[in-house]
Amino acid sequence: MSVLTAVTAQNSRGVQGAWPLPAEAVRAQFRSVMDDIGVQAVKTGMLASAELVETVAELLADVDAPVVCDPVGISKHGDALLAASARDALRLKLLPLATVATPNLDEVAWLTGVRVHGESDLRRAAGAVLELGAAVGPGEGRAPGGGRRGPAHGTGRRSGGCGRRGMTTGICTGRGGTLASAIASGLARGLSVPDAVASAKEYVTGAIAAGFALGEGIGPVDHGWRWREG
Ligand SMILES: Nc1ncnc2c1ncn2[C@@H]1O[C@H](COP(=O)(O)OP(=O)(O)O)[C@@H](O)[C@H]1O
Ligand SMILES: Cc1ncc(COP(=O)(O)OP(=O)(O)O)c(N)n1
Repeated sequence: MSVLTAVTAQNSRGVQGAWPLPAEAVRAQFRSVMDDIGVQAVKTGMLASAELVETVAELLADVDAPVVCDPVGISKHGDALLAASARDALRLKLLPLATVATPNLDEVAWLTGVRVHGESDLRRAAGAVLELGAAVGPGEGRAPGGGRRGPAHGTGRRSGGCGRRGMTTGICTGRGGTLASAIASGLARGLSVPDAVASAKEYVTGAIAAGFALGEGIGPVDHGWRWREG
């Protein structure tokens, strides 16, 4: 079940517009889900503004289920998806509630101040995320030194897609969100955190490998790769 926090207009070329929903709309959707259906695990994504980060943190404080926080900051194309003024709220109010956090390398830098230049920095970055309160640190993100993120790495139709041949860069949209959602699904099924992360990592690797061209820009990961591979 979803609680929408913002509406975006976006495609493979970038984000053309973003409209945060009123906090009242987020609260009402949350109650609709919680009071009827319930929740086994939560995944947070784009929260857009300080007000929405604070609203979501307030709502999740009373939830007795694991929370996976994907601290979405900017899109693959460099479009801002979180106001700079919301970073403190995310650091101080939401991350302490997280069972697992999945910042990419850019997100870990603004969250913690730790810049990852090589593998040896990863443990330090994970430690800094843990200090913010999340139980598990960052995803590995792109390989350190593996090139800049952004449309320059476009993997759409013109550059052959994100698929198998693209795995050295693996640039496609939806990687971080897919990883975080897959971890939350594993936790909802009762897996331990390490098992949920391992299973999600395997899933996102397959989804990136099967990523496909769509539109003229950066194509998506393929969420259905397991069905297609039989
Ligand atoms: N080149 C790649 N090859 C294989 N897996 C990758 C690659 N790039 C990213 N991933 C996987 O996708 C996850 C999310 O990517 P990351 O860069 O952290 O997030 P985002 O897509 O939000 O920038 C990583 O933790 C990793 O498991
Ligand atoms: C509404 C919304 N949420 C998150 C994103 C980020 O997506 P993307 O740029 O593909 O990055 P990852 O999902 O890979 O972190 C978005 N564009 N829109």
